[in-house]
Amino acid sequence: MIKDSWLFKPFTDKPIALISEDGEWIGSFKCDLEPETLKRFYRDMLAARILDERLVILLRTGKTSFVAPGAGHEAAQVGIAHAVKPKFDWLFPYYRDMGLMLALGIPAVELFAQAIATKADPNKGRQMPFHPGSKEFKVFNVASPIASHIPPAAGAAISMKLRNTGEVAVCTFGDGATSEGDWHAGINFASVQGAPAVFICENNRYAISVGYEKQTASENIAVKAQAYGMPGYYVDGMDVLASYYVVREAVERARSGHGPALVELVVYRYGPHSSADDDSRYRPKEEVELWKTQKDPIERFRRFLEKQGLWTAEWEASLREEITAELAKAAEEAEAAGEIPAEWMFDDVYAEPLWPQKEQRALVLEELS
Ligand SMILES: Cc1ncc(C[n+]2csc(CCOP(=O)(O)OP(=O)(O)O)c2C)c(N)n1
Ligand SMILES: [Mg+2]
Repeated sequence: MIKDSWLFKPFTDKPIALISEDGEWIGSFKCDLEPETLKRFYRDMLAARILDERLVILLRTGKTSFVAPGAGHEAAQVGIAHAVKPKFDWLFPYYRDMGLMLALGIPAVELFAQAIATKADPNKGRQMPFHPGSKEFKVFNVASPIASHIPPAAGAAISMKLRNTGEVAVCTFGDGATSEGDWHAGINFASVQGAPAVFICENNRYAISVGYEKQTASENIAVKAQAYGMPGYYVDGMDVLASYYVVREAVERARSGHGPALVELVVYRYGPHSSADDDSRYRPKEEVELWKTQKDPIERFRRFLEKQGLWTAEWEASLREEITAELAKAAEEAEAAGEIPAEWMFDDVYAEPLWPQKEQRALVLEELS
């Protein structure tokens, strides 16, 4: 199918934005989203922020051992979640994508249970915290080695093309990931094969303590797409509508046989890289403050909604209360599900357990009895 009426041009000099910093629509087309959908985006962004805070509480109270905060990435992640068909398209996320997974519809109880390894974790406690996955939602388990999920995403997309399924593989990663060999190999082959994949970089300008300029000499990430023969979109990832519309178009292109695209969403991470890191050692306090106080993605979208007559302080207060209660209940349920029994580690290794698993399982049970 040939379509020449795409909304966005690739390789722009400036990041694509649809809402100005003060909340005005600045797109060259009409925003076609229903008021309820716009309000849903806002709810999902707030929920992502509150989920982030609750996960830190789990760390501080000793219930989990690791967090990778996502605050500052909400507009990008909620935009992505709404641009795909949940439970139909495949998602290959990375560890900072809790808000994306929540907005996609993965129950909060499963995300909490994954972080604290209880029986409500569909992954049976086999992954480190912040590395969920969901068979039901077609979410590939988060892989710790940076960019190691890019070739599998490309492979899945190639399979989708060969089987003509109409699905799209959407793969997210950080700016640091784009300097890995796996990233180049996967992106290159997806493009050679014309596979229905969308590669999305949540560029927060740091790979732990390594700043963007020490990572790449490229003026931006999107421009790298040129070398692979696919479009690269440079987008303001603090703008939820720009994130949504550009990813939606990239997904539509891929689904309709136009091959993969690379989307760069420029964001900022408000917290440290993870609970194992002190970001004050490599980021100026003023830089963090500027992004927090002047570029907050939730605040920017709030201004937009207010101008549309879709936001009031009362609505915000009730929304916060509702989300906080929902997440508190989910966290309680996750904890109440109970610890994962140690012997579960031997399940699902082979269709039929071999003698070493049977023997080791018996030994573990004996040791714990
Ligand atoms: C192959 C590999 N090298 C190093 C690491 C250690 N590590 C974990 S996260 C990370 C930074 C990744 O940064 P980026 O891709 O920009 O994502 P961000 O955390 O900023 O969202 C590094 C180096 C790893 N997990 N895997
Ligand atoms: Mg980064």
